[in-house]
Amino acid sequence: MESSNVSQSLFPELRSVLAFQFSSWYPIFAGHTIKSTIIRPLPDDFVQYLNDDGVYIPDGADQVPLSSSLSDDEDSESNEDVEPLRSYSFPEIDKRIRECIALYEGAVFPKLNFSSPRDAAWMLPISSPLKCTSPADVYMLLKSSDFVSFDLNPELVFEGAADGDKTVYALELVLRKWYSIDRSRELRCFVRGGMLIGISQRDSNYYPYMEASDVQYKITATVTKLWRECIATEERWRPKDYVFDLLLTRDLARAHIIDFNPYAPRTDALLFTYEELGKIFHSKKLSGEHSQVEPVFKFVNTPSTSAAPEHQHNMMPFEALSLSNGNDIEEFARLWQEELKKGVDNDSDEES
Ligand SMILES: Nc1ncnc2c1ncn2[C@@H]1O[C@H](COP(=O)(O)OP(=O)(O)OP(=O)(O)O)[C@@H](O)[C@H]1O
Repeated sequence: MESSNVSQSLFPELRSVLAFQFSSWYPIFAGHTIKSTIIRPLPDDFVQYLNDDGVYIPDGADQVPLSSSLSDDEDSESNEDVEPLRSYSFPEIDKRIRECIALYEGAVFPKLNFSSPRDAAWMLPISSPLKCTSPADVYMLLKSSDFVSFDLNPELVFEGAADGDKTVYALELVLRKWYSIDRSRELRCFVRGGMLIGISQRDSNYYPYMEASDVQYKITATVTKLWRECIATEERWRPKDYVFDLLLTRDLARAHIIDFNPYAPRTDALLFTYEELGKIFHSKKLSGEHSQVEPVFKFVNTPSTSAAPEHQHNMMPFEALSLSNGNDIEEFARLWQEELKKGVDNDSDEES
């Protein structure tokens, strides 16, 4: 009993999860966010393709097939019990992706209704994360990501939400103009009961410039202004409990909206915990000042000791992908071990 009271006070009711899908909020805030194109409806076999095991590219999507480094003999021997992969081809979607790439000056950032494949960013050059310059890049990221599989599963999407009508849920492919984003200027902002209560730095790196109190003041003022003028007063935007992500301009005087998320356990509270946010919310509510109260701003204030890259758990060497095609996990593990052993043997040959 007690725990349900606690969670009730930690999280307000999630009235509409669909308010947070891209096609719901983008038309309302198009003037304050990155230019984007929504491709929907998507054919059933596209959804099937995303759900299928293995990372492979549909025919005609401009990609040299991921080639196995095994010899032909080994290849045919190891694959003889494996069901051939179903082949897919999406000429219409390929065409739309190419048009968007041209429209957005050479590159797009892909996502589905809610999630981007940011856990698969390591697939493309890390210096320009998630920068897709061909349909094949888009497919490869979506197929390699665990995060986007959330959007493919209506049970997960509607979990804990009051708008339980899964029949209206349709998958969408979103292509946003790609920018080289300075992560030190990204923020996540928490709104509960119609009050802006918290602002967190978006990643976990230490940025010395944030130590200065005038910088903190400026960031808080910019976020509060954008929220009051563009979001809180926007009648078409109904949720009273939500999280939004922003990118500050270089001079910290303005900001662009990046994304909206539900105020719910599925949204990472970053440098806050939801317990802390709950306390801030209740104290602001008691103060009776509502949205005029300054939000709490949190940033990393000591240099980090960890150099581990984000989403490391989801990384595997590129060569491994070619071995994964159509193999079950045990077969894949065996082949990958052989490849690793070959590598060790070659290394010791070179050393001797
Ligand atoms: N158009 C873009 N061009 C380049 N990078 C982008 C673009 N949009 C977002 N990003 C980067 O990708 C990150 C994730 O984007 P976004 O918030 O849309 O994905 P998400 O999967 O919804 O993330 P989360 O689950 O954390 O909300 C952003 O923090 C930003 O660094």
